[in-house]
Amino acid sequence: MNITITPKKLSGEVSVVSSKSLSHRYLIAAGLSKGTSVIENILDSDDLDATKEALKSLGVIIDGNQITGGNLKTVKDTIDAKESGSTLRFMIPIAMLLRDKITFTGQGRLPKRPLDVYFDIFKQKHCYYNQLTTDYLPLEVKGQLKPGFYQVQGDISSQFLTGLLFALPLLKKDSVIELITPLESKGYIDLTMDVLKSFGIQIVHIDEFIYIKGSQSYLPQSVTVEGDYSQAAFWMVAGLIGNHIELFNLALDSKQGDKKIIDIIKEMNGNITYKSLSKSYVVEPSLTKGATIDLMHVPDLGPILMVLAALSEGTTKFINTSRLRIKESDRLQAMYEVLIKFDVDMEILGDEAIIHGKKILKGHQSFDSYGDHRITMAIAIAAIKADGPVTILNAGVVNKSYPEFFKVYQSLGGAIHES
Ligand SMILES: O=C(O)C1=C[C@@H](OP(=O)(O)O)[C@@H](O)[C@H](O)C1
Ligand SMILES: C=C(OP(=O)(O)O)C(=O)O
Repeated sequence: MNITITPKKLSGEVSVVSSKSLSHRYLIAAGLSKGTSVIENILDSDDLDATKEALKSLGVIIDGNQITGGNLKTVKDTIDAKESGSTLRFMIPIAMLLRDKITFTGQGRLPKRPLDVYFDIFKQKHCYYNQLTTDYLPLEVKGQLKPGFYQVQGDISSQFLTGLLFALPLLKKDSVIELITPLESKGYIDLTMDVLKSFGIQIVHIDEFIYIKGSQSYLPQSVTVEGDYSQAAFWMVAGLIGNHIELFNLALDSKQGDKKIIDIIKEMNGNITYKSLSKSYVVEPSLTKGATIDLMHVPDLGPILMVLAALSEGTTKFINTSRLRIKESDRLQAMYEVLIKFDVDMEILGDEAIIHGKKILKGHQSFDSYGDHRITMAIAIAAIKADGPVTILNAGVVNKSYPEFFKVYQSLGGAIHES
């Protein structure tokens, strides 16, 4: 699917789509609980389909919003994580709670996204794994995961830690994880711990050590998935560079790390307020200004914040950008190519990216989606300020996390032509 956008300011109301990170976590925690959990508003997207299928392969019964788990067994010995890093990295240690050989496969860029952090651990613990090609996937693993002392790198992806935190409490004996490099994407670990706590799992995190008692049990819960701050960020930026946008379905007390978008927008002089009465965020068009933005803990905000920087007065410096290179695309390089094409002045200097803002972007062009949902959505929002139509090739990749993205875009007055 190719999408052509005729530049137009967006305005109106959005009920923000369900959180991807929370949907994965609630589904998995429910799948590990003995009994039936009810999870309302699970995100409906390709990544969540992958997690649901993975759980079913391990004996979890999923019937609409009812998840019956707690009886792990190998129903299917191949798990396709599609393009979802979360699914793959969360499910590997869970599959290794069993004793069977299970093969993980993946699509798009996933076979090239790193798994070395797990491989190092498996070597430490003498667990079987076998890469079937020179890529990371297909990958065979075979339990059993062992309790004990783990030394884990924290600065490649927090998803390895989340995967271990799901599985280790189910082993008979206690485990301790020592983070041997600083934890990045920390908010996602806080989110994991919060979900685990709500399902009755106790974990203690003190400095670089995480203590996990063995023989714990997940308890089934009834929960509702809240709206996604990472996705809301696209509409917030649309409001800042366009017209008044009001966002519903975002929890004010959310534990999502990407809630940081609110502080960043304010720091850039953006007008965003929370209305308690309607429980909504209101974003008004603003003359935003450049700032220094640290992406260490909020990598998913990178692409859309780079668009905001490109349309803000002055210079914005992004620091800690290198992990953007190991997502669904090399997001740093992709955004560089996209913004240069839009005629924005951007440079990458090691781990930093510098963007000099301007008022109007160069339109009458077509862009690759880079096979990446967040790059596609970032281009679509940037198109609001182009001086001519913008085409995005293969824009259907938004299905990974936000299948309704272009429908919402149109409902806000966006002029979209599909071909
Ligand atoms: O745990 C999660 O839900 C996620 C963690 C982040 O990955 P990293 O920890 O690899 O930065 C983020 O980019 C991803 O979209 C979702
Ligand atoms: C990186 C992402 O997801 P995942 O790692 O789960 O593929 C993302 O959604 O931007």
